[in-house]
Amino acid sequence: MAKSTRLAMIQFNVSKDKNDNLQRMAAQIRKVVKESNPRIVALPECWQMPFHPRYAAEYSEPVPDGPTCQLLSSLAKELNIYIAGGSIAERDGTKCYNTATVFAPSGKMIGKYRKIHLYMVDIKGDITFNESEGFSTGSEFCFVDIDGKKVGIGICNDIRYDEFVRVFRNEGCDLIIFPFALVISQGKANFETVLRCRALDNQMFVCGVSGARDENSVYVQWGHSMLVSPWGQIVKEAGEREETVVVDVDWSLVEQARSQVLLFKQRRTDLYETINKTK
Ligand SMILES: O=C(O)CCC(=O)C(=O)O
Repeated sequence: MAKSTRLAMIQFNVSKDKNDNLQRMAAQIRKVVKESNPRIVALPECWQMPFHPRYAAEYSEPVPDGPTCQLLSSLAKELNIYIAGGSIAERDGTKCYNTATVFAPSGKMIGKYRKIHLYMVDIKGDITFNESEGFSTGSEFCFVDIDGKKVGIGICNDIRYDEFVRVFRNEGCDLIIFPFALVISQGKANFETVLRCRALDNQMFVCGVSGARDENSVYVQWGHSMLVSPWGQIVKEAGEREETVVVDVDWSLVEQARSQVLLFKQRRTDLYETINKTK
């Protein structure tokens, strides 16, 4: 098993033109593979459509038979890489889901995840957003094997739920990848904090891949894609604009953190039974 795995995060400038998004994304994936030889390339949330529920039906397509997944599958095979394909609007019958996928170097889709916690907020003077106006909720977790490492997939708002990420730790994941599409105010207030918290809580790598900032977009994003270590430290971080960040995931840090800070050995699960009750 490799001691480290090279990961590329593509912080992408999403346009309204789906074909343009697909072509530019393919070019960026090819470019980073040529220049830096990553094993995993990770993409943001809803990168082939402007992130808003009113666009869900228009941009949606079947998974994995639609053009976006077919493109990612053929790129994974051509370039011999894993692609954590961010998320797209998936059409299934009359419903749409915010769906993340993972493709193996064989081109096979090895993971599919429908966002469980849709983004629904009404923050006075800031943002009102109801993702459920365009998307339905999923109800299954997604774990994939990448070169012998168990990797989890979530999407954006899912990270706010500590119980959600705990499931991946309990299932033996060393890394969880979240595609993101965060507005600036919420990104500024919470993004780094919540990624570092979840990494520390669970002593695992947490990767957040955001869209790039574009003031002319219908949904102006925060950027700052990052990888956080099992010690809660930022390993590498992007700026605001379009850029690709490449980083080596040093797996030894997982065991190091877990063996030196005995969080999971000392947990008193016999005392925490209220954790699963909603008030
Ligand atoms: O949690 C947040 O602040 C933003 C969430 C979000 O934008 C999303 O779930 O897509």
